[in-house]
Amino acid sequence: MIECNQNPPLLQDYTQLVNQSSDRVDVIKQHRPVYHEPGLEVCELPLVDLCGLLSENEDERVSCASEICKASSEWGFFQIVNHGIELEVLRKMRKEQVKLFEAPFEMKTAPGLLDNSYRWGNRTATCPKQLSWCEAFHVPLSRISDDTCYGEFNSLREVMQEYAGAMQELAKSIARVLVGNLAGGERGVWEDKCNASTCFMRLNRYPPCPISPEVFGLVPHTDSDFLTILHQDEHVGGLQLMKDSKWVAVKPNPDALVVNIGDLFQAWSNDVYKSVEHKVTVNREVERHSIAYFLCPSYESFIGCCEEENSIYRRFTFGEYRSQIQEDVKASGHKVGLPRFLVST
Ligand SMILES: O=C(O)CCC(=O)C(=O)O
Ligand SMILES: [Fe+2]
Repeated sequence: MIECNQNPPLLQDYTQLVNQSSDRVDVIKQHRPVYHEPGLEVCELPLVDLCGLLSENEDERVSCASEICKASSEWGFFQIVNHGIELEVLRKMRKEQVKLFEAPFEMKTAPGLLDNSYRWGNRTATCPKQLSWCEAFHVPLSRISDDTCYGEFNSLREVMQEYAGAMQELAKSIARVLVGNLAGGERGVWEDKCNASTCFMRLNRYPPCPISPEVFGLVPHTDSDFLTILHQDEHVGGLQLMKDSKWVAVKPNPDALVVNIGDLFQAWSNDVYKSVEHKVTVNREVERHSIAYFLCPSYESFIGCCEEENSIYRRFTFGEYRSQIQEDVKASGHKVGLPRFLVST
């Protein structure tokens, strides 16, 4: 594969942003050959062995469920092992992902590929700190059985379907635990909101970045879904999350998947579960890959709160939530998210 035309024009976008930015001199002066964030703590996320959920022993089931709920409210993040997804499926999916991103830039932008979901950088960035040094396919799962989505990447189709199906089951079993833990969780109705065609999958690649650390791989954000299952790079770290008002780096664990709570679960649980801000940093030498599975409802679904009285947030549909985010990002470059839906505003 020809290396030189594989990457999207991120440096070009960056240069344009630097030229139009008022902090131009500072940004250029900051270039350093090696960068270590001073005092950055590296953490291991709470580890949950999902074997417990299937145990015949009730105490073990209860204890596993309570570990999930505790981590969701204290960290908003945890990692899972014995999650039931075959290693072979994870390995095949990663292989196809690498192959896809190794293709020339023109092929990745070809009309129709994965529902035209290829994107890079950040179209709405107005300064270098808003640029994400990342290329990604953000794929609506309603389209993944469609032949026209795959162009020349035939072998991707089967793997993608297998991976998405397995993630769907896993995401729902974790969601069921989180719903069951809170009084008022109308389980049946809730389960109907999310299905195989309302969810999304995001394939991310963070190319080596010659100007690291001036830009993020992915700018700080919370996820706008119920929950996310992340298959992060087995070895190359970069994910950081907010813990006790400080950024901490997540140590990669090749045997585990990472789960994080999204905004919709925070709203539904009336702030019991936390949708925590996270970001990705890039490095100069090596690329990094990750795949995120987003458990989302249909756009017309109402995200009510499990406590009908005393709800912090007003009822809203997922469609409304997404439109508000798009509007805010267009106006200010930033997602506001849940604070827009507080009852008191
Ligand atoms: O690449 C990662 O580790 C995180 C990706 C992520 O946060 C996202 O796609 O929303
Ligand atoms: Fe995220």
